Amino acid sequence: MATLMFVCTFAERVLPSRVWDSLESYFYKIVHSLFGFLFTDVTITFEEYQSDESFHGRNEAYTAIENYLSIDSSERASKLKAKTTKGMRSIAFSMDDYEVITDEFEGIKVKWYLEKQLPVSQSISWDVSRDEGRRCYKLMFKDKYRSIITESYIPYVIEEGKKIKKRNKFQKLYTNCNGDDRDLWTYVTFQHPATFDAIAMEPNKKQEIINDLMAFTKSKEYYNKIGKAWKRGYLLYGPPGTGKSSVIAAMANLLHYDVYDLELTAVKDNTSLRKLLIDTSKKSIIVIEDIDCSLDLTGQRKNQFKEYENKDSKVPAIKEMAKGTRDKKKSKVTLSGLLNFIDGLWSACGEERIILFTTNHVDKLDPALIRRGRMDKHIELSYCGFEAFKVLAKNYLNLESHNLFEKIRTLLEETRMTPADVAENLMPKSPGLENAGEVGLENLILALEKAKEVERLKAEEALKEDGDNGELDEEESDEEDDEEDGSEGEGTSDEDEDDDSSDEDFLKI
Ligand SMILES: Nc1ncnc2c1ncn2[C@@H]1O[C@H](COP(=O)(O)OP(=O)(O)OP(=O)(O)O)[C@@H](O)[C@H]1O
Ligand SMILES: [Mg+2]
Repeated sequence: MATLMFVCTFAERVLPSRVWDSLESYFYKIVHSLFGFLFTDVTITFEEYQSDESFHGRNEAYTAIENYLSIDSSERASKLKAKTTKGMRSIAFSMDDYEVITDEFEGIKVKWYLEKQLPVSQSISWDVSRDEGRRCYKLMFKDKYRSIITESYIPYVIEEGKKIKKRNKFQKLYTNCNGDDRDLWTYVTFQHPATFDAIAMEPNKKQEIINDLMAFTKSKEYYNKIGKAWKRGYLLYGPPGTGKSSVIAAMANLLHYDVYDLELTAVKDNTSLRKLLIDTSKKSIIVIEDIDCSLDLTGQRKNQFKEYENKDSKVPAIKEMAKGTRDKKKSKVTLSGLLNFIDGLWSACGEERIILFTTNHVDKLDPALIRRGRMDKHIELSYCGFEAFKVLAKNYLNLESHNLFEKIRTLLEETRMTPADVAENLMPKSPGLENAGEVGLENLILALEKAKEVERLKAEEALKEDGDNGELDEEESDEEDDEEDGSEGEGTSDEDEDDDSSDEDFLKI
């Protein structure tokens, strides 16, 4: 035995690694077929790659098994492979080639063997430049357990493997703002801590969003049945600081989806937009923030109409042409390009995708852009109500109740404050403060009272302005009445013209 080991070690050192790999593969195959045969009668092979008319690519079952067997592999196998996970934050071990791991399921022992398959023509070769080879897992067990293994154990392994993959997968945050090449996505690890637990929102509304998202992820068959691409559009609207971006992050964290943050102004034209769309992966959220500011989409649509009018009247659209030259470097994405991006033929090329728009001014958007079916769910994020405040108090001060809560409830009903401002007021200003909870609540009360006072003064001012305008209107209508009655006498035609022009100026203003 010692001699054999010495020969092996010597051969490994002196032979080129590719050649040693080939010999090692043969050696293990012989040992495996000799000994494996003695203890098991059935072998099921899971190839790493599948290539037939139904599918070409990496076999998902293989990946799931790989993940499943990685659990405790550092204790169960003697030869291990190490790879980094979660954006280089940890190291995961898995069994190495030609290694055997024993597993147990409902008292039944099975063996998993990882075989590296070398291409036939190059099985024994001195050519060091040949391919690495493909792998397969071989599951071995006794024939009497055939049905339990195929019907229960294998589905269990695949399911567990998928769960592990989901846990280990690090999410990516993609952007198309990457210097000159704007048709490309680049990414960083997505590490936003927002969760739905931390989102301050009316609980029923929050639950409704969560249910909607979860139902979407499980609706592959339903979407197939109704003949729609498996995607869903959400429009998040509301004033600044009400949590739109935080909700996006919470959605991504809930679903473990990658996020594609699409900066429309950086997209050259509709072709580039389509290219970017095709390059997004499934299980992802495509976000266009502040859609009302992204492009003058409504304006471009109006301009198209203008060009059409001009064509009819044969008047060259000089102004449009001049504007076009000026805007050469700007994005040429049009509204129709964007509508195609959302639900044109190309939008169906990937599945399980969420498209999300945010805006502070929902009324400014073209109705075509946000009609139901395109943006399926419209979610308003608004000023902080009492229920939303309770979430923030719990998160920021660890308080679920307090005698100041009632006062805050009344103030929140009387004035408007965004969750961002409420959170800022609650946040302890110095660390380790003993009565941080009470101080935070008192801070908030002061801020709310101040906001209430500001709102009262503004309302008073607006009322006063309305009053002044009302008086002015009354005076004008009196004058008009007088003119109609002719009580002003017969003024000169010049005077009349002057009056007309000043009226026109006033209307323009
Ligand atoms: N509903 C909310 N729940 C929890 N925290 C919130 C909420 N709204 C705002 N915040 C806090 O305020 C900060 C700003 O919120 P966020 O960026 O999500 O607002 P926004 O609606 O996207 O604003 P904008 O329209 O300016 O982009 C967040 O970091 C978060 O801490
Ligand atoms: Mg935002």
